[in-house]
Amino acid sequence: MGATKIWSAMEVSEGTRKIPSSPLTADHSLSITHIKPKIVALCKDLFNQWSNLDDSRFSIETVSGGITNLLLKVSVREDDAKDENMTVRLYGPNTEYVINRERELQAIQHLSVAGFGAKLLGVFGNGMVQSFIDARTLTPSGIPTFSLLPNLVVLLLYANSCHFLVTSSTDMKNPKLAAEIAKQLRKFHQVEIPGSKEPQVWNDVLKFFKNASTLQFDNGEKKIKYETISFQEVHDEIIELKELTDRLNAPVVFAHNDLLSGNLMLNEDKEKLYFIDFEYGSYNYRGFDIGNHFNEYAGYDCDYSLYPSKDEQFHFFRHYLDSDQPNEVPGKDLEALYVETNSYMLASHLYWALWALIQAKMSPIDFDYISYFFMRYNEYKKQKENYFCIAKSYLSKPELGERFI
Ligand SMILES: Nc1ncnc2c1ncn2[C@@H]1O[C@H](COP(=O)(O)OP(=O)(O)OP(=O)(O)O)[C@@H](O)[C@H]1O
Repeated sequence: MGATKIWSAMEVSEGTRKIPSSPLTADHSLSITHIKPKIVALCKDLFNQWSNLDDSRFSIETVSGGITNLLLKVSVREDDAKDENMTVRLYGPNTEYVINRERELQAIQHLSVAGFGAKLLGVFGNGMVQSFIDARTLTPSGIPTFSLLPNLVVLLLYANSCHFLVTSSTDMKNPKLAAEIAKQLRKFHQVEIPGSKEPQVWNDVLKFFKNASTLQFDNGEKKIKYETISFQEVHDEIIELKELTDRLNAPVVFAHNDLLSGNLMLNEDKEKLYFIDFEYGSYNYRGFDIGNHFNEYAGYDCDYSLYPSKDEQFHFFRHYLDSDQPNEVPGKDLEALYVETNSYMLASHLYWALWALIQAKMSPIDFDYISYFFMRYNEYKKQKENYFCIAKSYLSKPELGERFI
């Protein structure tokens, strides 16, 4: 799929603001020195006001190599000597196998108008330009973050403050942050994105399954590990879980689908939490988004012992369901959301496990994606019995009546 095709086929706008577009591309694999002239040319093509600016007014640094993309920070010194900062995102090669760029762009435009994420400034052949968010990225649970604190003042403020943003850490499990994430997630779920409202998780899982189960590997070690996977077993698991979750009749919302700590940013001064990176956003089951977020408590080391306890989950649910009166949320609503979230949490393991197999073949990034498949799939198998049991017992309650038949 050529990204250029997407941009030329779509009229890109944010509210009433038309977004500039350029057919130019920049090669993701170039060094920062070699990529700079391409990025400068791109910015000049996109933004007329800079077309005659000397190249020396542009400075470029890498923000993140990301697992998926290359993200650059571009600063432009305009005549008034004030820097204009933005990010340039270059899509990683082959990411179209797991990301629907058209869907992403459609979502960004509407989410940005609703106040979520960075502003969309421009689109080009293989990426996009967005506003630079001046904030810190949250960290997964369990990472001691005191070393990340800019100074001791934050700590002292923490002792006296009841503001959620002045916290001892950027740990997303921190109760004040968890409450704010829950509140913002509810608002995110209320944004209307035009187009099909069909929940995507099973479409995506089955599409990933089809691709993941027919891969060919030349590399010895990858091939050996890949051939130990029983795709019949994986398929049976998908069908069994789909049948169970279908019975929950879970609400469908526009979901972020990848709410890990790296996609949450916090500006303490402005007391603002940002959700970023809508690459995987789609209409989906509400419980999938929440369960997927809880899985991310495990962090980059996949330490699933950090998965939130029932009390921690209830704290999150209270703020999700009613951020004004979290303590008034009825127990039955908490129980229902607990069942929904933890059933779809299992689906999140299957989704990312299969995603990883496709990445193992398609991604140029040197990461052991096959081991990641096993980590997610084994965790699925470990948790399955318990949460199937909880869901089945919940579904068998007579007071639920017709709804769950
Ligand atoms: N608009 C922005 N302004 C400032 N920093 C940003 C912005 N967007 C992303 N970042 C920073 O870059 C990091 C990576 O961004 P992002 O998750 O969007 O990239 P990615 O390539 O999709 O990464 P991954 O595939 O690992 O999720 C974020 O964790 C955040 O720290």
